[in-house]
Amino acid sequence: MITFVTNTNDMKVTVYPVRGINAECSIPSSKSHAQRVLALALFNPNKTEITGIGQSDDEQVLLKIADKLAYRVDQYGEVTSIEGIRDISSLTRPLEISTGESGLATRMLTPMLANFHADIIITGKGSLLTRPMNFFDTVLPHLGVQVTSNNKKLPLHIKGPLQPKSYQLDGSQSSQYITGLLYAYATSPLLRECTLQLENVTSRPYIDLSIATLRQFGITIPFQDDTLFFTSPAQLSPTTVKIEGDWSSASFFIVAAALKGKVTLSNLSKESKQADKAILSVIRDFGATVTINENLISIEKGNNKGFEFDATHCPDLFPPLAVLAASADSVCKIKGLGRLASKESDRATALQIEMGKLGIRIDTDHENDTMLIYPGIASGGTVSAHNDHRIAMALSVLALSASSPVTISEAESVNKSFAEFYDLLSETGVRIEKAP
Ligand SMILES: O=C(O)C1=C[C@@H](OP(=O)(O)O)[C@@H](O)[C@H](O)C1
Ligand SMILES: C=C(OP(=O)(O)O)C(=O)O
Repeated sequence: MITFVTNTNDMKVTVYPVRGINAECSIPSSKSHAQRVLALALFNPNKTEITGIGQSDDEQVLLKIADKLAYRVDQYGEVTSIEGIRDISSLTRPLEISTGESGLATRMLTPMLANFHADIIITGKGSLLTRPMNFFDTVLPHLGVQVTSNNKKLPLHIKGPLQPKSYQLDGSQSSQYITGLLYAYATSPLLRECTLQLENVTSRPYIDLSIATLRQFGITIPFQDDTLFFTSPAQLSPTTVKIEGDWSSASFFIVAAALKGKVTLSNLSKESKQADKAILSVIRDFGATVTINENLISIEKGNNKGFEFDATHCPDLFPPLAVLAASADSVCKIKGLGRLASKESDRATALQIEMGKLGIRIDTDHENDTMLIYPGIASGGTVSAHNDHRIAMALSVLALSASSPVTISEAESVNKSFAEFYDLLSETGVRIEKAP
């Protein structure tokens, strides 16, 4: 058993502008990698030893679920040892599971839990309750699962077991459902030879990350021509996994460096499958210098050139890139706007409103799926994070180049992915004041 710490609420943070930064920073764990590893460890009857699970709410919620359902969970310093469920088909008692505020936890675990023979209620909190879950009503009944939802949103009520079979899936809304079905099939005792044929794939690297993480448990699922190929049931292997550093979290420090000086980052893998590693190509287009030296990645400010970028497959880069774009020497264009509406906030609107309060103009063109960001110097002021961690972090980085301090409300939202964000930012020399 593990003791869980609850994070504080309603925090206002004031971030002061800086003349320059020159810092080293170790980037904490990737919640995307950690959540996948924890989900697979839960379904692995063999022992999984995991190093480096982080403090983010999204990781902790998955750990809590694993702690509740796994045969055994132990913690030794940095290492979490999990012996997962021994016999899926024996799980028949009714269950209620909360996936907190995590879209991935909900969309990945719902089909996996549908492998049980039990009545299961899946609940969540905060912004998650307003996010679409219609995929489950549409798809799971075709796979033998009874589903009732709250008007295509949480809470969901499911009753399996899921019967894997060949199926065509639309991935235009989210890749997370595909990760969910891929993992549900891969861990199903009822698996037989079949395919999942994907259409309109978005956030593609996240599917690659799911496949790569499954491989860390000894299971290879071929993926060709947007088709996943499954054969007969196979057991996950005993394994030892180190959680990767998070490129999405790193993107905020990378943008801070490109705007304000130099930052050297450790604990990031350049071989990672994470989508947001794509930040490196944009930052180079912007004119910053990127130096990769074994495990250290340095970013240094250059000239601030305007850029165009398609973020359809890495939508979490929109907030940091909008901030980067505001300091470019010309109007910048980011494509993939439609991917932002159902995140923790409507991120296009949140960026437009809040950056607008500080004098930065953003136009959204929904017909052409693009956002235009106009260059300008942000003023100081008070803004809201819209209870969205990536909006809080983006506005904090924007404050570094503002003409006076910026106060961000709902700044505690950073805990969802990057609980250490303000501590690390202050270690780079930025003045930060927190008020409860
Ligand atoms: O699989 C994942 O870890 C994620 C996939 C992406 O979601 P979509 O596939 O819905 O774009 C991303 O935005 C989210 O933060 C994490
Ligand atoms: C959208 C995000 O996560 P999730 O969908 O897993 O809640 C995110 O981290 O930006």
